[in-house]
Amino acid sequence: MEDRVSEPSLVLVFSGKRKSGKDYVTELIQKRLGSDVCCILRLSGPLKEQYAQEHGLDLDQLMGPGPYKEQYRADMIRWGESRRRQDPGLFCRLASRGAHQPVWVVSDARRLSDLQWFQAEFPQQTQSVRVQSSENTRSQRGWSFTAGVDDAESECGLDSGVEFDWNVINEADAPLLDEQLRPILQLAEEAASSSSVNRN
Ligand SMILES: Nc1ncnc2c1ncn2[C@@H]1O[C@H](COP(=O)(O)OP(=O)(O)OP(=O)(O)O)[C@@H](O)[C@H]1O
Ligand SMILES: C[C@@](O)(CCOP(=O)(O)O)CC(=O)O
Repeated sequence: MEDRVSEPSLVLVFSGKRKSGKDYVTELIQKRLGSDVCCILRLSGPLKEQYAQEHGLDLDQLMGPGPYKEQYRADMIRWGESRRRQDPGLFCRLASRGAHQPVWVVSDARRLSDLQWFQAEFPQQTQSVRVQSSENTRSQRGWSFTAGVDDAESECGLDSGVEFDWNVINEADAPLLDEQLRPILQLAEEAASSSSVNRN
């Protein structure tokens, strides 16, 4: 791929429902590994950039966790789906442009085609991770059911048919996140150190 600086040693592809904590968990992983080792790739990044530009919207707010983006979500989904119909790998490709760290954390896979793109490009390196939270917890974080969003592919595309390599339960009464993430972090550290051996 033209803009790829080097092959990743590990690609962790995260998915989960709205407000399950995908950003929270992936940011924690990056914090633990450091940004020299680990980058976060948001598939919604290039999508939101183009959508904000075309519609004159505030990109920072669209990228953040607040309520602003929810006003536009249904339309952004439609807009993104029309782009994906022409090119299913478009946002995966754009999001991974220029990524040079050995560990890639994809924070927001939503469709089988997202996961399949990384599995096809990096069959040895790709592992899938599902973040799970109860509806009650998600509601406390600001989620409420929206027809056309929570029952559509954007939220349900990975509900079945995938055996995730890892599951992370992001709930107050679940084991501490650091504990749950330990084997994933260990894998990432091993991948990063084998890549530094190969690069030296
Ligand atoms: N374990 C946690 N402890 C404290 N706050 C959390 C935790 N997990 C998530 N949150 C908070 O809940 C909110 C939603 O989390 P986050 O933005 O990570 O979810 P998401 O799955 O990325 O959601 P969306 O896809 O809807 O943007 C954020 O304000 C985040 O800081
Ligand atoms: C439009 C969309 O990318 C919004 C994602 O927003 P977020 O990851 O929930 O902040 C969802 C989609 O691609 O279906």
